[in-house]
Amino acid sequence: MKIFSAQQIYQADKSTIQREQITSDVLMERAATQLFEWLHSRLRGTQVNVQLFCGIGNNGGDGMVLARKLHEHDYSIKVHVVNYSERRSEDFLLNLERLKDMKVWPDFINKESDLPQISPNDIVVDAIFGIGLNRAPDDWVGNLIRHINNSRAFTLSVDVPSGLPVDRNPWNSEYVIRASYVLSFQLPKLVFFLPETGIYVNQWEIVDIGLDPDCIAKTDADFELMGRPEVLPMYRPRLKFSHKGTYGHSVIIGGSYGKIGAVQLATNACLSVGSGLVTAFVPKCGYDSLQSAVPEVMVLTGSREKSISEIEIPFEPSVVGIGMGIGLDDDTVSAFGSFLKKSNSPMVIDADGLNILSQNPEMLKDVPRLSVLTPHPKELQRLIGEWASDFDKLEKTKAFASKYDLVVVVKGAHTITIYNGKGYVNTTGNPGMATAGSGDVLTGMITGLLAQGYLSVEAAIFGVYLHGLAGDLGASSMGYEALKASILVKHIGNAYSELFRQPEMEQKDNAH
Ligand SMILES: NC(=O)C1=CN([C@@H]2O[C@H](COP(=O)(O)OP(=O)(O)OC[C@H]3O[C@@H](n4cnc5c(N)ncnc54)[C@H](OP(=O)(O)O)[C@@H]3O)[C@@H](O)[C@H]2O)[C@@H](O)CC1
Ligand SMILES: Nc1ncnc2c1ncn2[C@@H]1O[C@H](COP(=O)(O)OP(=O)(O)O)[C@@H](O)[C@H]1O
Ligand SMILES: [K+]
Repeated sequence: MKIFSAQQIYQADKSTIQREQITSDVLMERAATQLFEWLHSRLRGTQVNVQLFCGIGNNGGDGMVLARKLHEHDYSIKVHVVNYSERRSEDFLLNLERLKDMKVWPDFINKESDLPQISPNDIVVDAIFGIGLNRAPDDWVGNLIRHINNSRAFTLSVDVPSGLPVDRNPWNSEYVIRASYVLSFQLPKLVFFLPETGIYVNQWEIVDIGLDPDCIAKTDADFELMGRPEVLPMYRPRLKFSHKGTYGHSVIIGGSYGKIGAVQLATNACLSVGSGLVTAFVPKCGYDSLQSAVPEVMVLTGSREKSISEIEIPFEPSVVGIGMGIGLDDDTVSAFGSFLKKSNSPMVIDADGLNILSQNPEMLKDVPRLSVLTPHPKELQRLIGEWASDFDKLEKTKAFASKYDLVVVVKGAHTITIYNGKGYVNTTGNPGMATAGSGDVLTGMITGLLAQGYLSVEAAIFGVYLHGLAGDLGASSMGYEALKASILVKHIGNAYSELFRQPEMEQKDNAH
């Protein structure tokens, strides 16, 4: 699913109105009717107080329509107009009149007003600001927002949490609604997925308001949300008359004394994701443990006991995954540098492999184009430098990836794969995966997918999705805390099955 900027959403809105030859208030009615249906299907007439806080723009207009519909269905409502500007939108005014026609009288909150009482048992509808927010809310509006947050009432935000801009970080983190649930129109917003701004969104769901599909299809988006429908078509089926050579020979290079487990996890994951053959290249101290822990893996060793000081592979690997647990010894660094110089095909670089690149940026030109780099936030910072915000981080990563023609996997709760100026936002995974070695598993998986012929960017996107899915399946059976990297590996097979599960077997629940 594409992720649009505010301008692109306004454009789709305009194009829908033109194409369907409707007025904008019809679209507002359609959008808010969906909000009503959502709430009504859950409340089913329960007598709970619904307090609606509506701004004076179209987001507030949506709130007005919702208020009218709730009133028509005998819900107990209280409507507040947050009167932050004289420039009211036409559709807001129209729907304010329609509400008054039904003898519902909103109270107007302005700078001087007392804050309304909100009980923790109320339902708050937050329709103060939508995607039109373009500057910091005034302090009195910010205080109202803080008051709503402190009420502990269930807060349903219309389109976006009020106070959260869609293209930058908030001016004041206190002046943003912490939404229990966001019903967002048509397309998800990038801010829902970034660590600094995703915290305002507990759960979200898309409400389809029928924006012009042609316009959406034709518009190039900088970011895309990668759910099952986007990822499934990337799958490359196994062929009946195939053999292990068909699926490539992966080589995993890494490990040092005390860090052989990283290679064990990566090789195991590489095999489980389907690589035909897997060889590990480790220092001598890793030989016995690897041979006994992963019998399917072939093991090569360097000449030293505890670290890698030269890298010689006596055959042409389909793909190399390098860096996990490899350490930063001088000899290891120079072995890594010479290995890069003689490598021509895309590889996967992780962990200390990335740290070596950060410390020796002249090596970057030798990284084969279309290689996949998998930094966690610290490693990314060492590679591209400090950033001012998540938005800045993504822009800098895009520039870095384009400069060297690489795929960069920005790992996190919503891992974002960056390639060729675009970002692909992952939807699977959970906090149980914040555990030692889960990154090594990912590196092994992406390596194994490249070995099977996936293109670099697809191997990264597909691998990240499958890795998160394995984590979700692992967590569903054992919870977050007990999830370990080796359990992720065990669930790779189940993750494939889950990917192919027929849609009709799924629960119809779009919430995230
Ligand atoms: N897209 C769609 O398909 C559909 C969208 N719909 C809905 O429309 C919503 C967008 O509505 P919107 O454009 O009227 O903007 P909204 O967020 O209500 O803000 C109102 C105005 O406030 C102003 N303003 C900004 N910041 C401010 C501040 N800090 N303090 C004070 N004022 C501030 C600014 O005006 P300005 O003063 O800059 O002229 C802004 O225009 C969208 O989120 C969705 O809910 C649906 O109805 C149907 C289909
Ligand atoms: N809160 C989270 N939600 C979802 N996935 C997470 C979360 N925290 C970490 N992960 C995932 O776990 C992996 C951690 O990688 P990394 O930090 O390199 O671990 P390690 O170095 O221990 O192998 C990444 O793929 C990341 O996306
Ligand atoms: K809102």
